[in-house]
Amino acid sequence: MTVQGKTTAPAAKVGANALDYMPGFGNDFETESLPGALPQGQNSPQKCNYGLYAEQLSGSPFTAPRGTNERSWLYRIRPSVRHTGRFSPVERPHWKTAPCVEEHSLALGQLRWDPIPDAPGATFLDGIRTVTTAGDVMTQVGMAAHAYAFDTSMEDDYFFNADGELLVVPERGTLTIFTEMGIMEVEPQEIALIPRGMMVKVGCDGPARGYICENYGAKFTLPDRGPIGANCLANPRDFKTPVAAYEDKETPCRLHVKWCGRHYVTEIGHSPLDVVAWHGNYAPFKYDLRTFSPVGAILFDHPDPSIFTVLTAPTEEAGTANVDFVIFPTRWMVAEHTFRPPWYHRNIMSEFMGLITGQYDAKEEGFVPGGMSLHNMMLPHGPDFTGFEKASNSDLKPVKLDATMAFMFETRYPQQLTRYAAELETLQDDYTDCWDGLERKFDGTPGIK
Ligand SMILES: O=C(O)Cc1cc(O)ccc1O
Ligand SMILES: [Fe+2]
Repeated sequence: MTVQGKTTAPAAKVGANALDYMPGFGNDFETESLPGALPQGQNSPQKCNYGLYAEQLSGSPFTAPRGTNERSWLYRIRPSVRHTGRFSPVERPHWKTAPCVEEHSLALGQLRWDPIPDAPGATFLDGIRTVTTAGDVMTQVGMAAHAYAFDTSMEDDYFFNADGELLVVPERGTLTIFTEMGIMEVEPQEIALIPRGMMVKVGCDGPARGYICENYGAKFTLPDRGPIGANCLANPRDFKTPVAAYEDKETPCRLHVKWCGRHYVTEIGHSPLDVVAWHGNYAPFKYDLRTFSPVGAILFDHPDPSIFTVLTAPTEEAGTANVDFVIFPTRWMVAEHTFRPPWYHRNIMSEFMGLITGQYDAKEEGFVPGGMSLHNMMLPHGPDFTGFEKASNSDLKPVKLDATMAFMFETRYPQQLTRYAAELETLQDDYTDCWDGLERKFDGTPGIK
C-alpha cells in the first residue's frame, strides 16, 4: 500500500506535514511524503533519491520467527547517528523504572487515588509520574504504570525510550504525537502505541491528562480469539498507522533518552524527525477504543475480564501475560438470575485500573475519571457495599452501561509503588471503607438472606 503524505499548510519550519492513517495491525506498510522518496524493489540503493539516507530500525532480533519479526526501513535527511551527540545524564525524578522498590508495605493493600494534580508549564516529558513498576528493565521483563499531566507542547525537545514501548491512554486533552514515522492525533477514548526506541515529540491542545503503560517485555499484540472466531473485540482494521511526515528544521534542538532506567540529553542542531519515506512493519499506531466490539454473557453469569482484552504483551508461558491491556466499555448487561458486576476476587495477576469516562460498575462512587486503583497480586477486591446491595436487589431487566470507559493494565508481576504514588495527596485514605457494611448474613438456616 502506498499512501502519499498530504501536504498541508506547514508551520514555518515544517517541510512536509501529514495527518492521515493506514489501516491494519502489524501490516507491512509503505508511505512517502515526497514522490519517489521510497526506493522500490530494494531497501538499500547505492544512492537514495533526494539525497536521503537509508536506515533500518529493528524492533525484533534479525532472527525472530517470521510472525514476530518486525523492522522498518527509514529514508531520512540524516542518519540517526547524526541525531545523537554526547549524552549527559539528567534528573527526571518522577519517571521511575523497575526494579524500584520504594514503598513496599503500602503496596500490600487495596489502593485508590483521585487524579494527579495539574502541572502548569510542563511538557509531556516533564509531566510523567510513575505510579507502579513491575519486573526488571535489564532483563526486558515487566512494566510501569504512569499517570501524566501537562499543558505545554514540546517544540525543540524530542525523546526516545530505549526501555520499552509506550501505550498512551489519554483521559483529557487531545495529543499530537509526532513520531519519526508520522503524526498521530489522539483524543480521549483513543490510545496510541509508541514503539521502543522511536523518536517523538508530543503536543497538546490545552491541559492534558492520562495514563501510560510502559512495556519492557515482548511487544503488545492482538490476543488470540479462540472460539470467538475471526470477528469482534479489537478488529485489525481499526488500528491506524500514520503516513510519513517530516520536519525540516536546522535549529538547536535537544534529544532526550531513557536508557536502562536513566535519563540523558544531547544537544543537536536539527530536528531528528526527518524521515521522508518509510516501509516496514515496526511502526506506531493509534486505536479508537469505541471500535472495540465487546462479546459477553448473553444469558447468565459474569465472565472473566479477559474477554475485553484489546492488546496483550505475552511471555513465554502461554496465557500468562507480561501485561494485558483490558477495557470496560459501554455495553449491555442482560444476564438473568445473576450478580452482574465483577465478582469478589483474588488474582495471581496485579491489576492497575484507570477511568477515562463515566462510571465503573463495581465502584460507582469514588473512582473518578483520571483516578487510579491498584489491586496487587493476591489482594482481595470487588464491588463496594453500595454496588453489592444495588446489584443484589435490582430488577434484572436489560440495562445499558452507557458512556463509560475504564481500563486495566494487568501484569503477572507484583506492582511496586513509587514514593510519589505513596505520598500523593490524592491517595484515598478511606478507600477500604467502601467495603464496610458487607457484614455476615449467614445464620445457619437455609433461605435467601
Ligand atoms: O474490577 C476489577 O477488579 C477488574 C475485574 C473486572 C471484572 O469484570 C472481573 C474481574 C476483575 O478483576
Ligand atoms: Fe479485579
